[in-house]
Amino acid sequence: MTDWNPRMTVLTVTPNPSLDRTYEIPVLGRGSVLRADGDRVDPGGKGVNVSRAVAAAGHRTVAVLPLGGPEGALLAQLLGDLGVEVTGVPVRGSTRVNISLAESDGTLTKINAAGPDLDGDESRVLVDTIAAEAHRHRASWLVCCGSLPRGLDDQWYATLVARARSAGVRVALDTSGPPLRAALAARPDVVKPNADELAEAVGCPLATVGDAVKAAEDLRTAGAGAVLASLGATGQLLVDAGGAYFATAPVASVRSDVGAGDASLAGFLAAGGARAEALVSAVAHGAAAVQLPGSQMPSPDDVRPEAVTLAAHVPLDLPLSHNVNGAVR
Ligand SMILES: O=P(O)(O)OC[C@@]1(O)O[C@H](CO)[C@@H](O)[C@@H]1O
Repeated sequence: MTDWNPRMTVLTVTPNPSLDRTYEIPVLGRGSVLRADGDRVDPGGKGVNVSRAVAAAGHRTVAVLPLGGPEGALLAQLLGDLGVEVTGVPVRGSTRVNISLAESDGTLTKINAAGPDLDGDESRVLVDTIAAEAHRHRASWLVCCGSLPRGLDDQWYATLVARARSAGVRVALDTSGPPLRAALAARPDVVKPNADELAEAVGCPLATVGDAVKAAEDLRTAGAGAVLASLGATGQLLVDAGGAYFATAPVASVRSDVGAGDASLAGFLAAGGARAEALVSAVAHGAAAVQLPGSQMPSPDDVRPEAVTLAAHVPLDLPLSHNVNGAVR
């Protein structure tokens, strides 16, 4: 297990959290009644998962999230059971339920619901709560993650990142599309796209690791301090002020890649949030997560940094491999 900074408090923000229900089925037959071999429900949403991975390693984290309806109450209870401190902002709409259909050949079909529609007051209370919690807990990192629910505009993360940065709090951001682009100018310390999100952010497809390096440099030019990119089975890439680093880890079999990127980000921050040693920790956490069911986060016993290979040179010509879903996540 990586060296954790014992004084570190990671405050996560998940504006559109979820209950993640996973059904394990032999094969997905459209239009038929399917019987699940197994099912599980996990607390979900990207920031929630980062908090779970941080808590699983026995360290301090607080998850700030809007909570609504019986689903919101269950989400808070599940997080409490896992030892994650929650600061919930009550909202009128119900917390969403996202569904994963995991086939035995590794194919995963995911349905993410839209989630509640936050009104202006709920949005303001959420931002003020985040600021108050960051101050109260002397947060070392503010980790802003996931899609925005209806009612929060594309500038929402940008405003939050700027506010945190001016208060001296380091910010990690994992989102995509217009909210990511809008927030770059607020200079987040690190952004964590997967390959598809990186390609979307720069507006062109990525075929090789070299293309990903170039795209990451473009995001840095636009304002990101560092770019931690998860490139699916190909490996992970870190581009920061010191240069570019690339690392891989062996994976015996992929059970579910849901939340693997979130586990990686938790591992990255835990190991200091900068340079090659943090990348090694990110890769070790991501490799552990894909071998676990649903969006289960790895415990320290699952994480094997000694199995990670840090490349002496970034393999610029290496093609990006696609998973069975056709995505590079
Ligand atoms: O709809 P978003 O916010 O983009 O993603 C939500 C989600 O797919 O992300 C997590 C995995 O990273 C899951 O726990 C959750 O269901």
